[in-house]
Formats: sequence, structure tokens, C-alpha cells
Amino acid sequence: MGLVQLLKSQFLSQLIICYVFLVSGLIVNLLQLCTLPLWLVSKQLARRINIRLGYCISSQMVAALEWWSGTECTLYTDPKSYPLYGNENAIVVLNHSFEIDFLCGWTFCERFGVLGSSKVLAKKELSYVPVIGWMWYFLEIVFCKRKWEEDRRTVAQSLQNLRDYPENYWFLLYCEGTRLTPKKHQISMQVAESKGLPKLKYHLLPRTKGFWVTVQNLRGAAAAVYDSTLNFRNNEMPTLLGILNGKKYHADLYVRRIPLELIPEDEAECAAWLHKLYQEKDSFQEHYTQTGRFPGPIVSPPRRPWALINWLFWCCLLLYLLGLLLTQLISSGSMLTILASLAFCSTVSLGVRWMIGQTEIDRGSSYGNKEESVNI
Ligand SMILES: CC/C=C\C/C=C\C/C=C\C/C=C\C/C=C\C/C=C\CCC(=O)SCCNC(=O)CCNC(=O)[C@H](O)C(C)(C)COP(=O)(O)OP(=O)(O)OC[C@H]1O[C@@H](n2cnc3c(N)ncnc32)[C@H](O)[C@@H]1OP(=O)(O)O
Ligand SMILES: CCCCCCCC/C=C\CCCCCCCC(=O)OC[C@@H](O)COP(=O)(O)O
Repeated sequence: MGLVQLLKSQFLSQLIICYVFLVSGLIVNLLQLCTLPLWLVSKQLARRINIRLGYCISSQMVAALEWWSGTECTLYTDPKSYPLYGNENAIVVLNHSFEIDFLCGWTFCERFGVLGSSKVLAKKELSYVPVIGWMWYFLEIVFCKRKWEEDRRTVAQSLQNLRDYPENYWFLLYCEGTRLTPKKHQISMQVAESKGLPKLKYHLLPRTKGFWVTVQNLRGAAAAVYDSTLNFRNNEMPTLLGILNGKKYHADLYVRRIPLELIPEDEAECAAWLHKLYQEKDSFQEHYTQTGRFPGPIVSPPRRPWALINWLFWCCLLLYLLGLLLTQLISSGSMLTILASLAFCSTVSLGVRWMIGQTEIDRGSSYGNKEESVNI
């Protein structure tokens, strides 16, 4: 192990990264709160400011993936579609099997210049996560309770609000609704069987209602669906803790651009269309398993310096302030203050560990895990 790698794997280095992320994130959350009065005066200006503030947070995690862990992201796509990426609104459909799939998604957003503005249909529980969840309120992320009776109205309304969004965005939909586990897969395939649908080997059966409501509400605002299939080389199952440890992964993403006009308007036809799409995605994953690559040419976008520059800015500012604080603390000589500070640091690191836990599949929800879901 080289010296740099040794440094990256040290607990202290990771603690510093987490400290910078947490403190800068809370500062940004506070600044976002200050933009509230502006919404009444100029909604579009408030949105543009929040896009940039949001970027300050999410790009730190992208920088950790791109620059700290050195993870490589390869894009397989049609070169004719490539110039449109980042220059139009799109609905992204992505498989949900990996703990850092959202981070790879963010990395592609960064490379195509839509990181601050991009959206997702996220479970409501994530809105309570400090920094990221709070940031999402101001970015107009669409939350769902995964209870259609309640979501059908709220999700449609939130999507309607995005129709006049001032900057290009990608709207991410994990149609599987939850991350793949062997048990969820088994139950999901029982549902597929009961519906007379072909079984999927690498995906859960997609939930079609969220996709239909998204397409219907963004028709005319979004130009296309980007069907995206992600996998990692060497059968790796990457984790956020691995990224913090400086472990390098290699992500491969296969993207097909499908114009929105090609998607049926009728709900049942739209559902059938999505089921067919997931059967195709399954065949792409099979191709990847067999050959180690996706079909089609590689046109990878290079990483940009902005995420790193933003990260270095926050590191310099907050480490300088931390240095000042520590000097004062030590020179004060008060044992009580020193002990209180240590207790505070421990609480902060436990808090960040809890946040990282939100990305871990083992700690995931029981959604899609219950036998009774099959009784349809
Ligand atoms: C060029 C580069 C291109 C791309 C780059 C890639 C990506 C970058 C893009 C953007 C990045 C932006 C942001 C990313 C940042 C962070 C993301 C972080 C995480 C958030 C992710 C989540 O929180 S995922 C969870 C929430 N989201 C969803 O659930 C979405 C999918 N779900 C739906 O659409 C649902 O329909 C619903 C949520 C709207 C409603 O939920 P409900 O449970 O009520 O669902 P349904 O009514 O649909 O369910 C009943 C139907 O399902 C069948 N059923 C029952 N049991 C099961 C089962 N176990 N498995 C499968 N199906 C089941 C049942 O039979 C019913 O069938 P019907 O025929 O009646 O529909
Ligand atoms: C600069 C590096 C900073 C390192 C510190 C990072 C601290 C972690 C910060 C935020 C963590 C929250 C990220 C939220 C994204 C989680 C995405 C996700 O995958 O959600 C799962 C959801 O789809 C389905 O849930 P279930 O499978 O049903 O359960």
C-alpha cells in the first residue's frame, strides 16, 4: 500500500472529510433558509440560487468519488444522442441494485452540468436526513410515501411545479421502488408470475404508476427518457465507506435516449411499455455478465475541476476555523471544555455514520419484502 493510499484509509482523514461535509452542509442549509423570502419576490431567481447552493453540497460527494477514490465512470451510448445530454430536460430510469448508484448518477449529472438542478422521486424518509434531505426541500425534489392512494395527488402536483423550472434537469426514477435484495427479488418474481409477466434476473419488477404519472406530468417539459443501466466491473458491490476509504471502483453506464413521444399515454399501455423496457434492461445486464461490457460505443465525458475546487474551498475555510478553535481550546486549559468538545466530536461522527447508514442496503426498508404484497 502506497503512502497516499495509507493516508486515505486513516480514520482521521475520513473524520476530516465528514466534518467538512457536515459543517459546510449545515451552513448551506442555513443559506437556503435565507432564500425563503426571495421566493415571494422572484421564484426563478430563488431557484437559480438554490441550484448553486445545492451544488456546493452534492458536488462534495462527487469529488470524493472522482478525486478521492479515483473511481472511473464509463458511458456507453449512441454518439448522436450525446450532444443532447445536459441540454434538455429528461426522465432518467435507472436500476437500483447498488449502494452508490445515486452517487454515480450524480457524477454523470456533474459531467453534463446538471448536478445542482437534478431531481429524483425519493422516499419521504430521506427528507429528514440532515444536509441532503434538507437541501432537497429547496431543490423541489419530489417525495413519495410509496402509498399510491396518497402519492397520486402529491406527486402529480410536485411534478407540475417543475414544468417552469429555469434550468435543465434530469428527473431520476428508480422504478423498482427499492434496492434489490434476494428476498425482495424472490417476492417480486412471484408478483411477476401472478401477472403473467416474464421473470427478471437482475431487476425487481418495476412499479409502473410513478413512471406513468411522471411521463404524463412532464410531457412537453421533458424531451426524452434516458434508459440507464448501471453495473460495476469485477462483480464489485461498492459502498460509500469504500469510497471514503479511497477504494477505486469502475462504473459502467449504458444509456439509451428514447423520445418522450414514443411512450404511450394510456396508463395500461404505458405500464406494458415499462415492463418491456425492464426485460430489455435485464438482457443488457446479461450481456454485461457474459462479456464484461455493455453494447454500443463508449463516449465517456471527462471529469471537470469544479467539484474539486468547491471541495478544496470548503476544506481550506473549515480547517482554518477548526485550527483556530483547537488552539483556543488547548490554550484555555479547561478540562471540562476539552471533554465537552470530545463528546461533541463523537456525537458528530456517530451522526455522520447514521447518515452513511441510509445508503446501506442491509439497513434498507422492508418495502417490497412482505409476503402479503403478493396478494394482489
Ligand atoms: C447520460 C447520463 C444519464 C443518466 C445518469 C443517471 C442518473 C442521474 C440522474 C439524476 C440524479 C438525481 C438525483 C439522484 C440523487 C439521489 C437519489 C437518492 C435516492 C432516492 C431514491 C428513492 O428513494 S427510491 C424509492 C422511492 N421511489 C419510488 O418508489 C419510485 C418507484 N415507485 C413508484 O413509481 C410507485 O408506483 C409509487 C411510489 C408512485 C407508489 O408506490 P406504491 O407502493 O403504492 O406502488 P404501486 O401502487 O405502484 O404498487 C402496487 C403495484 O405493484 C405491484 N406489486 C406489489 N408488490 C410488489 C412487489 N413486491 N414487487 C413488485 N410489484 C409489486 C402490485 O401488483 C401493484 O401492481 P399494479 O399493476 O396494480 O400497478
Ligand atoms: C464528501 C463525502 C462526505 C461523506 C459523508 C456522507 C454522509 C452521507 C450523506 C448523506 C447520505 C444520504 C444520501 C441519501 C441517498 C440514499 C439513496 C438511496 O439509495 O436510498 C434508498 C432508496 O432509494 C430506497 O430505499 P430502500 O431500499 O427501500 O431502503
